[in-house]
Amino acid sequence: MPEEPKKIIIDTDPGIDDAMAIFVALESPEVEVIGLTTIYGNVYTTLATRNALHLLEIAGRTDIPVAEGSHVTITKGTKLRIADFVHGTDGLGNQNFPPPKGKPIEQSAADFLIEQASCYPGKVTVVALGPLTNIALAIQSDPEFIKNIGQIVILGGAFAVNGNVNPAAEANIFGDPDAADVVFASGADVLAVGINVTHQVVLTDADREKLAMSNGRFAQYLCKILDVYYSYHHDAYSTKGVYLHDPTALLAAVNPSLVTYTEGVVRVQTIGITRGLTLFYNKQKRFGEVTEWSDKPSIKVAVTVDAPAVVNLVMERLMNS
Ligand SMILES: O=c1[nH]cnc2c1ncn2[C@@H]1O[C@H](CO)[C@@H](O)[C@H]1O
Repeated sequence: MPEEPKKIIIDTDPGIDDAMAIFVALESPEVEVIGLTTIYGNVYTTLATRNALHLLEIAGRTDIPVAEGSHVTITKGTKLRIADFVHGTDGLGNQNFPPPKGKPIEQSAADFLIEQASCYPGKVTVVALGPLTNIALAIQSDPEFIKNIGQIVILGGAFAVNGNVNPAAEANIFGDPDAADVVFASGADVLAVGINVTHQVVLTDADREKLAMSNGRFAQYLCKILDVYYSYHHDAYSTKGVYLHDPTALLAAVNPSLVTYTEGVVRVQTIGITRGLTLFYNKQKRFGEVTEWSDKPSIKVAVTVDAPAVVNLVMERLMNS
């Protein structure tokens, strides 16, 4: 008997690499996308919702519900950091696409996550591609959520490397550090895929040309929006291509053997100049005193990735769409 596809909910702030991850997910027979939930990050939440609906319309998958997420951090901070300089002011490469026809469902993202996890206990994977506010809200409002949810795969953190917002912090954790700390310390089955791993996965200029030459409809669509993402990388890094952050995390959920991981306790700095720093305790030393890491549950933190396999899968699935 073939295995039933894994149910996934993508929590997303689309975003160019989010669009790529969503399309790869829709082309992955190993998973069934049962919903998108939206969050601020690359754009504000209202625009994230609009873009999520738009991407599903492009894909002809308006059967998939979109639940709108929080407009503020869990501490109700309203001064958000929005990465429009990475993705364009519309989040999708400044293309001025027409507004979507569809609407989000009535339920909030957190309520949708809670409901789906309780409908299919242990069976739903959340792939979190933005700040972790919605997931933290679900954890805080339903004590059963961490038991009901299968796994939470997070694109976030910079483990023992510099961040991408500043030397300390990666963008998704920096977006809501308090929420990230709640999620990491919750006891849920969490796999964090940080930029220490995703910076190994590069889509080159040559790959992009191959996408452009293919007849894949998702490949064609993405080539329209990729310019802004490429020029940002060109200016900010010396890498010849773009980092596949969100598609890597998505594929780690689809096929866990693409990454290796270690286990330990992760806490997040929530104040000061290192706000958003993710600090991993490997449990090798038994400290004499009680620390802020003592008695906290371990999570999985990705260490290596089969980068060529991830790039190949992304290319194949987009070109064959
Ligand atoms: O330099 C950056 N600043 C802010 N956000 C970024 C930057 N580079 C990429 N991303 C976005 O944040 C996530 C990875 O941290 C990715 O989702 C990417 O789209």
